[in-house]
Amino acid sequence: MKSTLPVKVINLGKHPLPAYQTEHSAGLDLRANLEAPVTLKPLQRALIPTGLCIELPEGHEAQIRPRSGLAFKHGISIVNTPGTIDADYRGEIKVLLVNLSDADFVVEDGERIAQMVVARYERVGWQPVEELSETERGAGGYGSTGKK
Ligand SMILES: O=c1ccn([C@H]2C[C@H](O)[C@@H](COP(=O)(O)OP(=O)(O)OP(=O)(O)O)O2)c(=O)[nH]1
Ligand SMILES: [Mg+2]
Repeated sequence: MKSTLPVKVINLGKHPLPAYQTEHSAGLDLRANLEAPVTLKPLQRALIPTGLCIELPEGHEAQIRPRSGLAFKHGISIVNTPGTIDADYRGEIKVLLVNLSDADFVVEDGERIAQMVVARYERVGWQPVEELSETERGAGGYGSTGKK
C-alpha cells in the first residue's frame, strides 16, 4: 500500500511491532507477550496480553480477529470476535482466546495469535421517524431468500 495511517504505539513487550505478512494483507498479526506459555484446555478461554498500547486517530477503530490457520488446525478462536479497540483506549491490547477443540492448546510466548484490522467508522446521529422507506426485502431475513 502506498499510504499508511500513522498510529502512535507503545510496545511494553519484548517482540517486534506487528507487521503485515504480505503486500496487501489487511491484518497485522498480533503476538502473545507472555512470561510463560499458557495452556488452554478444551472450551477454556484466556485473556492473552500483546504488550501493545496504541493511540488510534479519531474516527478509527481496530478489530481483533481470529487467524484462520489457528482456527482450522487447532480450533482456536476469539470469544468476542471481532474485538473492538476504541480510539480512546490507552490500555494494553489483549486477546480473549478460546479453545474450541477437544485437545489442549499451548499458547507460546511470541506466537501470532490474532490479527488486527484498522477501519474507519461513522458515529450515528439518530433521526427518530414514524416510517422507514419501503423495500423489496422489507422485514425478510434469516434465510428469507433461501430454499423454501
Ligand atoms: O478484544 C478486545 C476488546 C477490547 N479491548 C479493550 C479495548 C476497548 O476499547 C476496551 C473496551 O472494550 P469493549 O467496549 O468491547 O468492552 P466492554 O465490555 O464494553 O467494556 P467497557 O465498559 O470498558 O467499554 O477494551 C481489548 O483490549 N481487546
Ligand atoms: Mg464498551
